[in-house]
Amino acid sequence: MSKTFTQADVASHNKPNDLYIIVDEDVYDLTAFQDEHPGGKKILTRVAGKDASKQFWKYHNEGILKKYKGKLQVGSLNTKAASAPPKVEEKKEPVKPKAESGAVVPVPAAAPDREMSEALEPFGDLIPFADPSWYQGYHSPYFSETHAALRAEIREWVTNEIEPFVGEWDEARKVPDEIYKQMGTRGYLAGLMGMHYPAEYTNNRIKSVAPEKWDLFHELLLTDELSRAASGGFVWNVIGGFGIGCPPLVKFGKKELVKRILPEILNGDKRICLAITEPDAGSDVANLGCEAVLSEDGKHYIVNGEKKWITNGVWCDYFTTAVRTGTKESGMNGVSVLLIERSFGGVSTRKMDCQGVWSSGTTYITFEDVKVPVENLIGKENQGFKVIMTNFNHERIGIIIQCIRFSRVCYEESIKYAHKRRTFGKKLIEHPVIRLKLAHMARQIEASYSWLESLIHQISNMPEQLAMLRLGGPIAGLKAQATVTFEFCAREASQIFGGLSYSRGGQGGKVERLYRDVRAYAIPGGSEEIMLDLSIRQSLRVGKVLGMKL
Ligand code: HEM
Repeated sequence: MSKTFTQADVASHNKPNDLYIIVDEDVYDLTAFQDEHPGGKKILTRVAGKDASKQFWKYHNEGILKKYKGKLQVGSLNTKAASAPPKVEEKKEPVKPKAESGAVVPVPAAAPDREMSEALEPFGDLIPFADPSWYQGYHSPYFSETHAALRAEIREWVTNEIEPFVGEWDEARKVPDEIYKQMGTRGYLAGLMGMHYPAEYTNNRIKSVAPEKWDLFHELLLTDELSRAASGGFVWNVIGGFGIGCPPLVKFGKKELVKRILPEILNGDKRICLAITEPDAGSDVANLGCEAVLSEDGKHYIVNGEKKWITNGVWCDYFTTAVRTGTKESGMNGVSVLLIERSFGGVSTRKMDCQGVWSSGTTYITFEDVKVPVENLIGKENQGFKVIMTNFNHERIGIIIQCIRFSRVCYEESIKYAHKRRTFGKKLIEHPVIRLKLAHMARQIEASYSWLESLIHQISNMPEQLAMLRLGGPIAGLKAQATVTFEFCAREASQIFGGLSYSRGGQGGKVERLYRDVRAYAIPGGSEEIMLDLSIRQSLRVGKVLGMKL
């Protein structure tokens, strides 16, 4: 693989039965690959033996090289070896914005002053608004060195082992099991429950953050960086069921039950999901009909009913399930939560075909005379509504984080594409109408993200019950804001990419996939309409209690 070639060496491999090309001073043998090249064989013959960097970057994203490098690269040009920079960590000079004649230009600071040194090192591609501002040397009251270390850890994993493959996983409707297992062994699952790191139930540790340092901003970062893979299906596969199904077990489950099943779940060996929604009951949880009747000896509940649109259900061993234990008329006061185990028998799951989030395993479940021991009751009988409500803020915050990052991905992809695609003699970025689209994306992304940071700061500082009461309204409002922003960004990015985001895969592949995922965010976890209404109703209720004057 590490052979060194001259330009002349490569030029001699210029026939269909011996076809080399150069991309960025690396040499690729495409002889066997040309027949399967999605862009065609002839187009490769035309550049056989030549430097095809310009043509390559016109038609592909970085992900393609990452994916095929190992298979196709046979070496590099001798000029690359000679001009390669020494392998030392590049230290970026801090830059200081300086305003001149209405323009803001970065100039190196003479020496970092005290205030400047408090901002963290710049990280990532430094495209304005494509990452949160604290990635780009802006000050932040929320993020510190451990956050920066976690960010680097996850980004490396996602960039190298996830992002290049999510398209295939989406098409296959499944993420490989070993990726989920890694979510456990890397310690990530244990950090995704909206609470302290449960070190007492797992030996797994997150490499860059000690359990006692773990906070909600680390959790934000984890979900945010995973979402850079640009696939709702992937994110929901690895955190969707777990992130909402496991916290009720940990917070309200009986100690014995938690001790028995949590370690295997946190290790990624067993999977858990949340089963609330039914064919006939969505946002109106008080209306659900899946029934659980206590057996005569008082030892079991017998569960019968259906659940629909349950994320991860097909792969799950445990189902945190909302059931009706009271009369139909008792509404929310007759709802309980049971931990149903697939091994009990009577549980059937079937994968549903949906518009988006293909690799998330959206599932239809039937429970037929499932015998559930009373020890598996989560919380108290007929008080399941409280368990469900406590969960909602965490679920919605997760959705918000994902939507904002997906919006950033749409924006980032558009920026990159707008710098290479030319129309009417100019790059897209030189057309004001395109810049207007990008500006409208950026302003919504940044406003939503700032509100998110501020709410996470509030959650971190309020007792859970108070947070549920006071933050339920704003979180609902931000959920609607985030999904509207995501829909807007997916649409505008799609307009910028044109046909490339209408067909699947290729340069517009991320945008096409995310466009399909939009509704999976705007509807579940509280639809936009319910969220907007709740944001005002709930906030006014709190305002009244706190002495609001009208
Ligand atoms: C290392 C060498 C190459 C690899 C591994 C490769 C791989 C691919 C892959 C996987 C696609 C499918 C679309 C995507 O996922 O982006 C594709 C499409 C394409 N490739 Fe390549 N390619 C290579 C070199 C080239 C070169 C040198 C050219 C041009 C001279 C070229 C022209 C195209 C075109 C025109 C398409 C179709 C783009 C579209 O659908 O809009 N490829 N290539």
